[in-house]
Amino acid sequence: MAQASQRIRNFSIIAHIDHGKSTLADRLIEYTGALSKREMEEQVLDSMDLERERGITIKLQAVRLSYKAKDGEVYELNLIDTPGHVDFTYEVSRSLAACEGALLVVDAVQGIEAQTLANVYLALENNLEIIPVINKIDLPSAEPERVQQEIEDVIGLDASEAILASAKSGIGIEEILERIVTTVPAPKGEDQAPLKALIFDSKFDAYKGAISYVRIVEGSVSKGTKMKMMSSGKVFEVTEVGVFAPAMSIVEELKAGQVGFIAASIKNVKDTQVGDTITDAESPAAEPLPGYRKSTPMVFCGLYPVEASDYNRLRDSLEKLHLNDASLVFEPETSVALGFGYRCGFLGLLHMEIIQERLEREYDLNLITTAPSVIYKVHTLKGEVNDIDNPSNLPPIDQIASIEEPMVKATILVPSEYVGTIMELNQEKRGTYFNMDYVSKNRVKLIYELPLSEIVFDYFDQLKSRTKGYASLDYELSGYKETDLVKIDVLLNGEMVDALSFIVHRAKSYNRGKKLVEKLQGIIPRQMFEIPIQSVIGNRVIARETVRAMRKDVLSKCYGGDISRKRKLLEKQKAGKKRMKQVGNVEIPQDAFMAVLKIED
Ligand SMILES: Nc1nc2c(ncn2[C@@H]2O[C@H](COP(=O)(O)OP(=O)(O)OP(=O)(O)O)[C@@H](O)[C@H]2O)c(=O)[nH]1
Repeated sequence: MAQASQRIRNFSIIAHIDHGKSTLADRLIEYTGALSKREMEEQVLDSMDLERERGITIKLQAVRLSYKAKDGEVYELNLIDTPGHVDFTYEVSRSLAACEGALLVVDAVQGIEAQTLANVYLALENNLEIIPVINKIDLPSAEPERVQQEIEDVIGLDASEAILASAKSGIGIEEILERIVTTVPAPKGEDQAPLKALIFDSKFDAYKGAISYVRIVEGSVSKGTKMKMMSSGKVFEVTEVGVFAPAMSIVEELKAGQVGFIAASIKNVKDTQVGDTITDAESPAAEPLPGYRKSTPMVFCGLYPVEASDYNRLRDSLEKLHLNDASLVFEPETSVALGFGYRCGFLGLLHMEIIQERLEREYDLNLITTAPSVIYKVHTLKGEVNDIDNPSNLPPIDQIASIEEPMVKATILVPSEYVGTIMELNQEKRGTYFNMDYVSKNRVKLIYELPLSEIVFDYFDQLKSRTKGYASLDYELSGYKETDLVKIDVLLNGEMVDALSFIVHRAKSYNRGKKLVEKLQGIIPRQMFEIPIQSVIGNRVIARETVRAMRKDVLSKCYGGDISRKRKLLEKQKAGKKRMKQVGNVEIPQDAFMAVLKIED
């Protein structure tokens, strides 16, 4: 039987955020001539607008490079990009499953960071050949020898042959390509075997339908193949197969070892499930490939249109986003205060922000977003266990037996002088110390168990600000734990605003309840009448502040007779109003719903 081509190499680039993965990918694309320098303009692999603006990779992409190696042969190199942010770790594991090798990019100044480690472990789990690349050696403060030592000490990889590179100035690029050719194993599958294609991503295209991004593990596929999804048994006729060069380009056939796309006029992206195996309905494979861990949303919030009439548009927009992002989940929700909206689940806070921004920018929606919450497991006295992702749905206290909250195992890398600061922070955030190791002479790796709700609260900002940005964080869900939690409700003008309720540890409840009303007092604009703001636990008021009434004469005086100034002021008010929601007879601005995240312990 014909073996997969010996001249194919499938690889990923793994790195901590900002260590230069996308820049390196661009250089590789440029060097191999897939695109000319002029065509590159922007980093190609980070193609989503938001990705460019934020300078981070969100969705993974693939590209095929053609490289004439020093041995005189032309190799097909398939590069599958991976996101670097902790929210998207599951996407990294997907791309790695489609590869035989990985470039491990480490910044020559910063050294190993939390996501370097997390990604290396994923690569090792997938038995990938790892090629260490020390990037940014052009920087005056680069310390490649120190970083080399870190790679050996912390990861246990032989770094004596680590490639010293600068993705920015093009140093080491040829060496990287040669190393890929000589050390990454060629794929093993057989062309003639029954088809097994691993779907590592999928995308909806208005013309081609749902497109599967695949790695062909065994067999081959071409136009006309009756492809069968092994999880659902559904059969579709292939209309096109192709590769990413880097634009999608159609080819005759995709064979064992290759990476590319398959289109089959599939209407629903749900039919192209990431992690599923595609086979040939006429001569199916006996077993599917091992799938992936399914991604699970960890953070939830409510999204409400400011204008009730936008509700349907919000639903359509969420559906559209969901087509290309299966990890976004949503279901209708009603709030007494905010009306009809959606409860949405995200992989993490960054994912949440990205979706919110896309809804506002790309779909032109004006939204009120409620503070994020994790999923609590609530045991009632009747013996039921309910998953609660919206604090206002918590049953009354007298029906609750206990509440469990999600915990994470957090890995923090930090210069040793900040160890005390981090320990203090983790103490404040209800963390449990697990372990501490030296990564190098003056850098330390700390392992803690922390409640996910504290991470969602303001952990990352605190971590960065207290260490001048030197700490890096990675975390994974470690399970649920029973803790002493209470719900705080907020009353405005005597009316409970359900969208402002939040769950907090009892020990922190008084402080947060008090600070929240203080914050709200500053955020809620004065109106014609006095507005008392109270925070309560059950029936007990724990804090109160008042927004005093506006004095009428102040208004008229301030506008005077100056019509242009008045117009300006009114316009400003109008713009400000856009993100206000009338709740009862009080106008609440968007900031109020996020205020709980802005208070310090
Ligand atoms: N001096 C120098 N800067 C570099 C080099 N490589 C990348 N950079 C810069 O480092 C920053 C981050 O680079 P990216 O390529 O966006 O990092 P990334 O790892 O792809 O980040 P994510 O996509 O968010 O994971 C950018 O400002 C780059 O210009 C290098 O070799 N030398």
